[in-house]
This record gives sequence, C-alpha cells and structure tokens, in this order.
Amino acid sequence: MFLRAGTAGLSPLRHTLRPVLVAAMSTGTFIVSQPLNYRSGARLDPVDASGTEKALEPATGRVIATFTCSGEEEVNLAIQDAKAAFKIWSQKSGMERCRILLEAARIIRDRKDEIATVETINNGKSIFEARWDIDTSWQCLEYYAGLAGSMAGEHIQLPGGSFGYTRREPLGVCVGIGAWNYPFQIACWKSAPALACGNAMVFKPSTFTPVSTLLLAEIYTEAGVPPGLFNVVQGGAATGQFLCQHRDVAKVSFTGSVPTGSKIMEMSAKGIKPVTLELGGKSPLIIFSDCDMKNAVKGALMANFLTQGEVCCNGTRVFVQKEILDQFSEEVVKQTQRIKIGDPLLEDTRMGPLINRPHLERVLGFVKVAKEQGAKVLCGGDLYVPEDPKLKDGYYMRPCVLTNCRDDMTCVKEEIFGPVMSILSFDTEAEVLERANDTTFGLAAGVFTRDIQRAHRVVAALQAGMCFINNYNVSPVELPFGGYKKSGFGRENGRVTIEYYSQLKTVCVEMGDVESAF
Ligand SMILES: NC(=O)c1ccc[n+]([C@@H]2O[C@H](COP(=O)([O-])OP(=O)(O)OC[C@H]3O[C@@H](n4cnc5c(N)ncnc54)[C@H](O)[C@@H]3O)[C@@H](O)[C@H]2O)c1
Ligand SMILES: NCCCC=O
Repeated sequence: MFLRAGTAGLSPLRHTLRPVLVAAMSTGTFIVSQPLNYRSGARLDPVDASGTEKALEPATGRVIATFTCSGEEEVNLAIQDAKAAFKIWSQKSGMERCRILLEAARIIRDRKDEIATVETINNGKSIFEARWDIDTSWQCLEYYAGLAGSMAGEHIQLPGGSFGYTRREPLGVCVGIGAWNYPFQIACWKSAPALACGNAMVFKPSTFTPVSTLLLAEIYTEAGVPPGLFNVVQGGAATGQFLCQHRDVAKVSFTGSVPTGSKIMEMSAKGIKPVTLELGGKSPLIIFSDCDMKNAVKGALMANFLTQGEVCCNGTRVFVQKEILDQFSEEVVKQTQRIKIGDPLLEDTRMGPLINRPHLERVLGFVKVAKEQGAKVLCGGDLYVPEDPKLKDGYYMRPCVLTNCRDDMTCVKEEIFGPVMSILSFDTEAEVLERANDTTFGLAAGVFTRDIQRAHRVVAALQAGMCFINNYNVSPVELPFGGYKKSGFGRENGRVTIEYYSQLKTVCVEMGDVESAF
C-alpha cells in the first residue's frame, strides 16, 4: 500500500492491515509516498520527465502527491513492455483470461472500502457514492470475464466443400486516457474489455486524479496478468500526445472533453488508429405532468448532483411540463437543500468538494452569468464553507437550482460540469422533443411519464446514446454506454464493446483445386 497517515509515516502495509487502516483514514491526514507510474508489474519513477504535477485532496486543498509526468522515453518503455506482455496474454484461451479477470474482480470487491476511500480523498466525491463506483468497476471485470470464454468467430460453408471461418482477434497495445470524475471506474471500463479480448493496455489518468489507477494495476498483477499487461503513465497533454502518436499503439480509448477528443481523433487519424471517444454532454431530462412526482424529483437529483454534478451524462436541462412546474420545482428545491455537504469521508455526507479551485470558480461563474441572463436562483449556487476548520480550504459550493431558464442561455447550452440544474418549462411533446434535440451533444437523455407508449415514443425520437425511462444515471455494466453527435462514438460496457477492442480475421479454405484464370 502507498498511503501514509499524517506524519506517522507508516511503511508499506500488508493486506491484513488494510481494514484497520481504512477505518482510521480521515480527511486531511493522508499523503501518497510511492511512485505513481507502473510498468513491468511494479511501481517506478519514470526514466524521463515532461514536467511535474501536484495532486490535491479537494476536501482540504492539501497536496497529497507531487509526481513526475512521463516523457517520451518512459511512454515508449511502457508501450514496449505492454507489447511483450501482449505476446503472452493474446495466446491464452478465453477461459484462462476469464479466471484472471474474475480473480481481479474478487480482489476489487474485497478491497472496495479501501479503493473507495482513495477515490474520495483524491476526487472529493462522497464515500457513499465512491462505493457505488467501485461496485460498477468490479462488476465490469466480472462481466467481461464472463464474455472472454465465449468470444468466437463463425464457420461459413462454401460451394464444393470449401469453407471459411472468422477469428475474433485482439488489436494489440491499447491506450486508455481518462478524465478525473470517475478515475477508477474509467480505468476499469476501458481495461476490462481490452484485456478480456486479449489486448494489453497503457493507461494515463488525469493529472488531477493520478492515484487510484495504481491500485488497479497492482490488483491485475496480484490476480496473475503477465507483467507489463497493464501499465500506468502519468502526465497531461504532452504525455497523452506521446501515447496517441506512438507507432506501436493499436487503439486509443479516450474519456474527456470534446476539444481534447477532437485532438485525440486527429492524432489517431495520422496513424489510422481506431478511437473510442467518450465525451461531454448537456443532456435533457423531460418530466411529463403524468409522472410519478416523487420518482421524478429523485430522478432529477440523481441526474444533476452525483459527484458534485461533475458527471458527463448528467441531465442538466430539466424540461418540466407547465402544469406541474411549480409543484416540481418546490419539491426539487426542498430535496436539494437537504443534501448534506461536507467532509466526503463521513458516512452521511452526500456532496463533497469540487475537483479544484479554478473549476469551482468556473462553475460559480456559470451561475453568475445565468443570473445576468435572467435565470432565477431557487437555491444554492454560492460558496459553502463547512464548519470543520480543516475543510476551510476545500472547494465546496451549494447545489444550485435555476428556473426561468431559456434555451438560449449559457447555462442551458454549455456543459457546466458542476451542481447546477436548469429548469425549463414546456407545453407539448412535439415542442419538448424539438428543444431537447437542439444541441450539438448527444450523450444521454431521460423521460419521466406513466404513459408507456409516450415513454418509448419519446426515447425513440431523442438524439442520445444513453436514454433512461423513469430513472436516471444508473450504470448497469450489461448496458452499452456512449454518445451520439459531439458526445463521441464507440461504446463502453455491454456485449458490443467487444467489437471496439477486437478485429475480425477471415480465413478462406479451399478443399478442391485452384480454378485459375491463367
Ligand atoms: N462520455 C463519458 O463517458 C465521459 C466520462 C467522464 C467525463 N467525460 C467528460 O470529460 C470532461 C471532463 O474531464 P477532463 O476535464 O479531464 O477532460 P480533458 O479533456 O481536459 O482531459 C481528459 C484527459 O485527456 C488528457 N489530455 C488533455 N489534453 C490532451 C492531449 N492534447 N492529448 C492527449 N491527452 C490529453 C488529460 O490529461 C486527461 O487525462 C467533461 O467534458 C466530461 O463530460 C465524459
Ligand atoms: N457512471 C458513469 C459516469 C460517466 C460519466 O461521467
């Protein structure tokens, strides 16, 4: 283990000590003392540097790690290592890969509290929520372990007894680049299908959240993957570019913003590398007057305030049918004001700090502009200073509900990536569909109604990759997740993701003589 509590300087811990340590972990006491790169099955410092970065604990504003960003040579070594491991791993049968992934899933499940705690310390989300993230992480490994053994091609009969067959083969070394809002989950959602298909992966987390991916790397090693199969490099844009431009990289899977996604695609295009792009969103949530009000209100909070609103698929444009606008808004405000903000490691906290100060200021700036443009703040949208003195330098704000919103306002058009819900009213189904689809994004959408025909009619017309009926922001790993339009392409989770981490080889077998034209 790599966490040290306060100045006690605990040396690396044996697994048996973990539950005790996790119980003792509290906000404001931990630092990361071990290297944050992972290669050849071990943590190490990079051989060359492309600058240094500091990782924070958003709850307190404390630096918990100072680390070196990987330079071109370190990136190359990580890729060469992955290439060597790929040779071994790709020769294993699906069932052999399945057993190792299942073992990794088991270890994650057993260490859930510890991993969730690390995620909370480095990201700021509540421990309550971080445990959900870890559940959807080990479930993802379990799901693809289950598919690994049944990946197969097909046999095709041809005239005269000849035949063909297809083989589903891995791509090679895949690169994963992650965002900071779901660090551990993103690393699992990319690596599980990649490894199940027989690939190796080099993963680069966000510079804001470099910590938890290392736990995944160690767990894969403990579960029995060959050294080098899952490597971690640290750094920002420069390190990311070295990865995307490397000639031995077969595929890039990226989660992040639209502008960076566009650069990733451009770099990958030069090497004709396939890409998966999981990008941002500004998703609509449509509440019809015949909805179950209690569930619709719960759904709206789930759609806006998980992880301090820093969620790509959030339903931040909440369209409410006029007849129930007042009742719905009143209830949403009541529930929003009940959200317990504060120390994210406390069991009853439901909203922690935002990721860092510049981001907090950016989000508060959106609220300011919304007011200037005529929106009305029903609650929140201001700084929050917890009573506990150790949290005074953390990045807290009160979750915000805006009303009187119009489609042309900045808060309704742009991804805020913070706890800001914009309520808009509508009259008819046709009108709301037109307005809901009037965006360049297309990640997610939701509808609350008791009318089953309308529910399916509406989601069929919504231009979004992930649609919810009478719920929002649940993440079953069996369901494909990904966007339409500028929210990206390719999918994570579900059976279809196998297609994005493998390629099909066709073999044509002649059983007779060659019929030649010459
Ligand atoms: N669709 C999804 O599944 C999903 C999930 C989470 C977050 N997101 C989106 O991510 C965004 C927030 O995350 P962010 O601020 O970390 O995004 P970002 O685009 O700033 O960074 C994402 C990752 O790309 C790296 N990067 C930055 N510039 C790069 C470059 N030129 N070449 C290669 N890599 C580069 C970063 O270091 C980081 O690891 C939001 O827009 C959010 O909607 C999408
Ligand atoms: N739980 C899925 C969230 C991904 C988007 O940020």
